[in-house]
Amino acid sequence: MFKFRFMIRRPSIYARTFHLSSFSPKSINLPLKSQLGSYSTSSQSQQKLFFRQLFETESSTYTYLLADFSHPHKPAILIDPVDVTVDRDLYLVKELGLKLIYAMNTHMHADHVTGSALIKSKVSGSKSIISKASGAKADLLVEPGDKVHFGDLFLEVRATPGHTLGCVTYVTGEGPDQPQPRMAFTGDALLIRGCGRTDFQGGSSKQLYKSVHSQIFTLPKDTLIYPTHDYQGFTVSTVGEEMQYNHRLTKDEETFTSIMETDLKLPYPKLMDKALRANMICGLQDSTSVAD
Ligand SMILES: N[C@@H](CCC(=O)N[C@@H](CSS)C(=O)NCC(=O)O)C(=O)O
Repeated sequence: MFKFRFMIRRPSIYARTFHLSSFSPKSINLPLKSQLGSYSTSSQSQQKLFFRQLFETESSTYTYLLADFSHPHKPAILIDPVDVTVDRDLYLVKELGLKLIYAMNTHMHADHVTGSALIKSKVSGSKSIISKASGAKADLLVEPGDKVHFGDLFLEVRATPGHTLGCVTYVTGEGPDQPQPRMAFTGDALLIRGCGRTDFQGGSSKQLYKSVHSQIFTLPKDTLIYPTHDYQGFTVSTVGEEMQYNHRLTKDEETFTSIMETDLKLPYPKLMDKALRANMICGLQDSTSVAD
């Protein structure tokens, strides 16, 4: 009988590890290599990963489903699930025979209600995850350097504050058994050719500039960028592409700050009040707590 094993330990680099188990290969299709550092041809480790990008149209949110498809129990995670598309996502999980273990958030969203609490109520044994710095409640509160394991694959946690104080980027692991190229789930810190706004929830344009340059632009250029939103229909980019073409983050810090603080003039998200209230407790809209 399959059993969850949550390993939260601090190895030598003071990072904690959230674990499950191991696997064997299965092939997926990969696009052609391009000059700006994009996709590699298939490698053993890439073939172990099942990956699907899912979209929620009202808030233009991407949810990501990742699984260790080769493990006998196919442990899976959802990154940034949305409440209104939870049933669709769970249908897919079930159809593919995956075992969902984590519903993870890159940050406390202001424009939609996270699906993580709903998922917990529908998938026995699944756990919600958000950063400790977000100030929100969840089963597991991750910190920079932590590793979140699903099978033999893992995501590392990088702090990328600036859009909100508690924003993190989840990056697929480094190593021979991990997917190549690496993949970065940047939340709203880095969007394709743009970035998250910095005008509420502890946002700071200076901090966002530093986060992206120090934590994302230092990744290999072929690292795939998967943001939580896109408002133009783009689906994926790379570190190399964004370093060259991002409309805001290619500028110097002063120009970036001026764009963010004076030029953007975005209206507040329509669902902001409802979303922030609910997302403090991972999307629950009653008084039940998700964590002790
Ligand atoms: N119109 C949408 C909200 C649009 C928005 O503000 N998006 C945020 C991310 S969700 S808080 C953002 O950072 N946008 C950056 C940009 O440049 O667009 C709604 O009403 O929900």
